[in-house]
Amino acid sequence: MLLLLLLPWGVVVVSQPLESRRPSRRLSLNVPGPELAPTVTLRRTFREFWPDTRGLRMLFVAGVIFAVLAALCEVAAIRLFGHITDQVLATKNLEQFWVPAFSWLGLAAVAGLASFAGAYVTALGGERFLLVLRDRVFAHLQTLAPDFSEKRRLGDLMARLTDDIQAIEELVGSGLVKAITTAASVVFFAGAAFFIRWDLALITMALVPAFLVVSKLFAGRFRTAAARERASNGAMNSVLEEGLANQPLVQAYNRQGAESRRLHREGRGWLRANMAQAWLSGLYGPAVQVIETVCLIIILGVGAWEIAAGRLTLGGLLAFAAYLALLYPAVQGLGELALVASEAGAGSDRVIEILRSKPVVTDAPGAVSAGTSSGRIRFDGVGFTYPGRSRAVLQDLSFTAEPGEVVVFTGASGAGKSTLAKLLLRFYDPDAGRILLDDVDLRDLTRESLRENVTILHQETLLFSGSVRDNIAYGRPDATLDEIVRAAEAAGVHGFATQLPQGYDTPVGQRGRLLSGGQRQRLAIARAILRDAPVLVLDEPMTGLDEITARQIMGPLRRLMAGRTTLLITHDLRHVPEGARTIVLEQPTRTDRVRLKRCGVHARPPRLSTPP
Ligand SMILES: Nc1ncnc2c1ncn2[C@@H]1O[C@H](COP(=O)(O)OP(=O)(O)OP(=O)(O)O)[C@@H](O)[C@H]1O
Repeated sequence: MLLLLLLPWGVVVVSQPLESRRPSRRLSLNVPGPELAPTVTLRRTFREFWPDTRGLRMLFVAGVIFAVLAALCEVAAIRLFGHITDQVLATKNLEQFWVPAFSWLGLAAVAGLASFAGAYVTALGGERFLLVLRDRVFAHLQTLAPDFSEKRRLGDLMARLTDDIQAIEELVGSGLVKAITTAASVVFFAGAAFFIRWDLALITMALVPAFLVVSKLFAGRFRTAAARERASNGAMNSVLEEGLANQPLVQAYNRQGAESRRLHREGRGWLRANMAQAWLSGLYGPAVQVIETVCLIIILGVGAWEIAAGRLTLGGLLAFAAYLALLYPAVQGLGELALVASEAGAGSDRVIEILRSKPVVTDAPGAVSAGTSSGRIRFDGVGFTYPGRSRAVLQDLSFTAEPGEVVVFTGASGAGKSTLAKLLLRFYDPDAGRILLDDVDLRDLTRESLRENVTILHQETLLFSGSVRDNIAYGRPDATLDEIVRAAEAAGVHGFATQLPQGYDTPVGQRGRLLSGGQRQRLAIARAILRDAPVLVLDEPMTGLDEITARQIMGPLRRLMAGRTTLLITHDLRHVPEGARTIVLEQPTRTDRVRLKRCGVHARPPRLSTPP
């Protein structure tokens, strides 16, 4: 049941399938599936992730030492078994029994303790490594512009942060411990067999080339099948995530059947990928078993011949067979590692793809802190085109918003109003011109200090699944309950929050779905009030609210805007505050040659809103 694989870093033996792998009915390695990320070698996987084991390596070393100790105890125990067979059973001399019997018991106790300790420290190291890996990839994701996640399927990203990372740990962390200890066991058991009868052991080793041939047939296919399984797992998770997150839409549009079919389709892709793996594992086991059986028959035949000729004792043959019986599972263990290595290789492609993605915006080497600014914003001839797009979204946009001033941006859908907010937060840098905060180019400021100065209220209210209180304090986690309540009162949250079953500690549900649209919006306003930044960006704050709710929101919004530089993005000029300046971002007029767009600052008097 063993099979040697030539891997970039040495020779590893593949054998029996992992127990969890299901039997197969057919092989379809050419299953049409999602695009696979480019292949990386195992060497590259180690180069990328081995540094993350810093601080944990002693745990892995301890795991190896304990496991090796347990294997040595087993070698010694089998030696005692041979001794008992020859000196007690064959001679019927019971006096020779007790010392080896108690020694055997002692060895079993030490082996048990060592193997427990080894498994424990290895698991501890592995789990901590997993934590470090996940933190690192997630932290890197956070440095990328939000568009990175928005352009990808959430479920697939989540699969990379969970399953793929786990597969990497099983190779680089606990997998490496297992590889070393299993290789050591192979050496011990094979060495002990050689010690008893080197010629007999050599005969059993003569069939190794047969394993090599079988391995060559399987290795590459294992890798491809694992890569397809990883990719289709991500696709299936995406459908699940989207279906559950959009459940109200699915049910309202009677699309339950369609969503179930979509999941079924992706599930079938996953099934095919798994079956390809199971087919390989299932086929490979019997192929190796045939070779192994040939080995055993040869040993028994030669052993019987040697015993008859008086050159081998029965105890010697039994001990020899026992070493081989332990050697094969050890070799199988190495084989399982080759499967794990295949999966980890596939997973690491996908994780490395994230880690190699560079943030479009970084802090300049000499970037300074913005401190607490007065809130003066100036766009100076700003032009911007999204990466990968040929059409400019903003062209030569210039305006100044003085501290405390409200500037309204309006214009057709797609004119670039929200893009303006993304530039102000430095999710992107403009291709032309510059944006200044208190006369300092945003590119000369650290992003963290810049964002401390700007609060944005998004078009779609973004809430976390924590409590009302957690959501208000999101931008200022150190805020006291008094400060939270004051912000809640100003935003009109206090009234409904105190009516909730657990008051401020009531969970708001996934994305705040247990609250109404107006309540969610007021909660976001309270969050912004508590954050108290000098610049405020309101991106369609009335979206989705009916007229009455919109009017109710106006009071809290006014309190929020008071004293802050406010960029108010809206289609709805009915709610524009008095005295506000209005800038209309215009749609390109000639759609056949739309490379440029005019941005007009309208000198017409601002529209007055008359909220009651
Ligand atoms: N991440 C992105 N990558 C590429 N293009 C984008 C991206 N985000 C927006 N766009 C494009 O940029 C243009 C401006 O988008 P933006 O969201 O700024 O418009 P808007 O004026 O806020 O529209 P609306 O009023 O409908 O919210 C649109 O054509 C949009 O398709």
